[in-house]
Amino acid sequence: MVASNIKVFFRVRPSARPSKALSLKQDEGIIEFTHDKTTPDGEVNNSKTHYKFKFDGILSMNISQEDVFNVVAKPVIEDVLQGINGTIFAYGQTGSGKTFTITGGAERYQDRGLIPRTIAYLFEEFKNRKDGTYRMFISYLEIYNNDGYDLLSREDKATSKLEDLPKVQLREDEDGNIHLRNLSVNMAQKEEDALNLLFLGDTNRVVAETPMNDVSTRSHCMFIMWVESTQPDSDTVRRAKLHLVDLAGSERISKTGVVGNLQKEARYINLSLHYLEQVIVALHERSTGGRAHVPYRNSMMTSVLRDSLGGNCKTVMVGTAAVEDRHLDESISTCRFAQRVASIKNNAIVNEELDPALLIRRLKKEAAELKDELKLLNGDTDEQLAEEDKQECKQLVQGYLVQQDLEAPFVGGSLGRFQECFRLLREIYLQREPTASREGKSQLLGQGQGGVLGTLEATLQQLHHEVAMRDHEIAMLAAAQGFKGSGQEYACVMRRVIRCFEGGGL
Ligand SMILES: Nc1ncnc2c1ncn2[C@@H]1O[C@H](COP(=O)(O)OP(=O)(O)OP(=O)(O)O)[C@@H](O)[C@H]1O
Repeated sequence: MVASNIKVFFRVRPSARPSKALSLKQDEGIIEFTHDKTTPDGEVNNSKTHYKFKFDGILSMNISQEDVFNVVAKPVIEDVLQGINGTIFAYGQTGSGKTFTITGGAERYQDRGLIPRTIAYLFEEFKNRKDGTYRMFISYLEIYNNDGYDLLSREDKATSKLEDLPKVQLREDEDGNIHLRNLSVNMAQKEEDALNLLFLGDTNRVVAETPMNDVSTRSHCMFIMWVESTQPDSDTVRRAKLHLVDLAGSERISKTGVVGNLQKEARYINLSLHYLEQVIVALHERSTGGRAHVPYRNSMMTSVLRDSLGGNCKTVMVGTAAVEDRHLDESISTCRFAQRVASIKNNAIVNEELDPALLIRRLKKEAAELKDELKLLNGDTDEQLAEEDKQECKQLVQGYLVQQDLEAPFVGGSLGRFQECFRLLREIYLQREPTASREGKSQLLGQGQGGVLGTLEATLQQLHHEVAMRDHEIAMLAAAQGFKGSGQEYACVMRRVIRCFEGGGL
């Protein structure tokens, strides 16, 4: 188990006129705001208000999307490849750059955000890593007014409004694990498949105009990548999920100036972010020895992010801020929120479990191997050698007979091949005695104690005894055909038999 604090980075949106109240100490990860104090009726007095926040890193205005990926996402992805869950979420007011960070800008290729870069990196790693096989599955969830929708629905009917998408339901099992019913899990075999799914989801994503911004996200969006890996000869499978989360704008209602339906939405957004804040506060208190109850169940978003906040997950937050004078209040409130998040400790573990399918496959393979071994040991083989196998045996025996190195092993293969090799050996031997008389031949064929095969038989018996004494395994059948034992043992017997044939004795 790896206990670590949630890492927090702070990203500043590029601005032609950043507030003079802002100062960034990038190397130290410090952001400071110093501005005039105002009275409630807006009058400025002479005293100053000073806020100082320290984070794991400041992502300055001119940082490239590639550098953001390297600093923020790469360490999380490396852990995901090891089976550890990861979450990266962006939090900040509308228009501060959350979507730009998580998904990216649409205009230039180099503006690709964390999701497409993560997809590309993961597929590259799947290809390069030789330690196992990897698979990726993708889900895309949108939470709007506390209801979940599957953004990757492939239903035929056109999606013109959010309600056309399948509604996702939360289920909690008896162990307290959250399950998302009706959320499709889509396999992506290659980078292109994953990018197509991202595109499909983004097309289904519902956006609306608000006075704060032309295109404002009123909902929370979670792009979920499930990475599954198996090692060769292992019965276990590692499954990690990576959440890339683009939260709705965190600004307060009064500032958005919206009315009617949009105000209701804004309330919901505020409410769910308020519940998120409550969870963060409770976790912060828990980390300092305070109350234990964390109100995850209050909203769908906090329920889904339960593991990411104080649970089994490596989590990174990117706070985003617009730094013009008029946005300073919101930026400071984002900093406050981020500071509390930074105090939360998560306990991430490698998610590894026994896979019954892998276990069955391995046991079946093992059983087949054992059956083969048993057959070999029992000398029982119904193996029918093909002509090319016989040719190979011939070459093996011929090669073996001219082998200078007497210690060289004989590798026959299966029992059937060993028997064929012995048959060939006998054939060669008989051909080398063309002048042998009938009597001689019968002597040779081992009738009576004095025959060559009789000697051979005695020799083999002695050998059998010797070898069996030595390694308890070898067995030898009566005639020159049909030994039992391992390849090396065959080789040992065969070598000595040949020496015997050549008149050299044992
Ligand atoms: N770092 C950046 N570099 C260049 N452009 C940026 C950057 N951050 C944001 N922008 C631009 O600012 C605009 C608003 O950004 P974005 O849509 O990412 O905000 P947001 O926080 O996701 O807002 P919302 O909460 O409404 O979804 C976009 O046009 C985006 O391209």
